[in-house]
Amino acid sequence: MKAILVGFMGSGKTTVGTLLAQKLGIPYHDLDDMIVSSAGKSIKQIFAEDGEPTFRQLEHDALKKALKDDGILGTGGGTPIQTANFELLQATEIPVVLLDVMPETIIRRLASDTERPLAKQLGLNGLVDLKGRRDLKYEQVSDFRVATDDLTPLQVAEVINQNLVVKMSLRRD
Ligand SMILES: Nc1ncnc2c1ncn2[C@@H]1O[C@H](COP(=O)(O)OP(=O)(O)OP(=O)(O)O)[C@@H](O)[C@H]1O
Ligand SMILES: O=C(O)C1=C[C@@H](O)[C@@H](O)[C@H](O)C1
Ligand SMILES: [Mg+2]
Repeated sequence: MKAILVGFMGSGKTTVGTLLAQKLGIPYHDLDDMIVSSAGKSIKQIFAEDGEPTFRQLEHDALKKALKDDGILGTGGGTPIQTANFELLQATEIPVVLLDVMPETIIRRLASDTERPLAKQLGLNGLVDLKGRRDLKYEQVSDFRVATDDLTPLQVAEVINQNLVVKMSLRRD
């Protein structure tokens, strides 16, 4: 992988990751999509029929596999929170980018979404609480952070691209 995107639900990992991969002419891989393909059902169905622990095991298996591929990887919102995933992300040489977002922006972006079981259950207070508990872990696994609230997805992709170029040139020095 050239870069891994982490961040809360609605931070734009899938949207920005797709644009960044297009810009660089490399494949985009989405961990949530890999899980859906391997399970043969939607995330909503996995949570409802098999429970969250089964989803988290599938997520870990998919992450291990994805780290060996080329391209840009968009993780799921909860991926870095599981200890085994946290350790993989901290240890990797691949640049990890945190897409940050305020809870009010998440609510606005996901207002018409029906596919994120956790976001539906939580509401604004629950989102603030869950994000507060996750933020340190997102920061600890990432090499740099982009605040996305006031940027378009294309602008976020451009900021990441510039940071990756700087990072690669620093590595060569
Ligand atoms: N910078 C942005 N500005 C405005 N809207 C955005 C931005 N980034 C993402 N969105 C919108 O927010 C919604 C959620 O984005 P996306 O699916 O990319 O988030 P995600 O981080 O992949 O979430 P998840 O962790 O649940 O997979 C989409 O409707 C997308 O178009
Ligand atoms: O924040 C989370 O825990 C999740 C985020 C989504 O990307 C999916 O991986 C799933 O809905 C769980
Ligand atoms: Mg996504």
